[in-house]
Amino acid sequence: MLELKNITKKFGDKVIFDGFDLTITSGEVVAIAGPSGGGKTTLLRMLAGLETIDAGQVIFDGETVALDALITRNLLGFVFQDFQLFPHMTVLENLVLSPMKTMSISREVAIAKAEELLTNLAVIEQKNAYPFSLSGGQKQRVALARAMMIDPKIIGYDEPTSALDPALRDQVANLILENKKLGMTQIVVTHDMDFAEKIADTIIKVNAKVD
Ligand SMILES: Nc1ncnc2c1ncn2[C@@H]1O[C@H](COP(=O)(O)OP(=O)(O)OP(=O)(O)O)[C@@H](O)[C@H]1O
Repeated sequence: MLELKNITKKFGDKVIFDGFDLTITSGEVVAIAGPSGGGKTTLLRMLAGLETIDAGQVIFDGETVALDALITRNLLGFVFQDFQLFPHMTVLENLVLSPMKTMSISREVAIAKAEELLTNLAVIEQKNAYPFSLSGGQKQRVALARAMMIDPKIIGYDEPTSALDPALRDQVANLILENKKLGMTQIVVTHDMDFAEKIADTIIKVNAKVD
């Protein structure tokens, strides 16, 4: 279980979160919805250690952890809106880089794990391809495979359908529901309420009154 308590976040004088609380049960899919500029992406970026949290508490499985622990302890894998695959690296190299660095596992072990994930996500044939040659749906699955390489407890997705053809949305929804079956906790930032309703156990509206 992940709990955020009394979280405060400001950019300059602009208060984005003031006393914000959130509880996410293990294995749950939580969609974070809300108006543009409400702070959905900021919330996910704070969890991913890409933005600092000004104040508050992060509690993971009952233990109060450092505000940046989800990332320093490899608890959270992140799928970026624009995927952020390294363009000069093949799919396989994109996957093995981080776990070799942060988990000090051997290249052989990392490659075996990458190939298994790519097989499960039906992009194994693209393992030696470069990101530019992949379709949007393939990039999405490669980005998800990369996020899963560190065996995260939680996966965060920033607008996972926004870069995709509408026809691919169901595929992304299925991937999320497959991960749910595996017991993965997932946090999905989305504008798309139909998508949120399809995938989520809980929909949280962040700063619904803010423009
Ligand atoms: N690095 C930053 N510096 C200053 N202000 C920022 C920064 N990042 C975000 N903001 C502001 O914080 C607010 C929340 O932004 P955020 O991107 O989290 O919203 P969002 O709900 O994800 O919006 P959208 O749905 O449009 O993506 C916005 O007013 C934005 O301008």
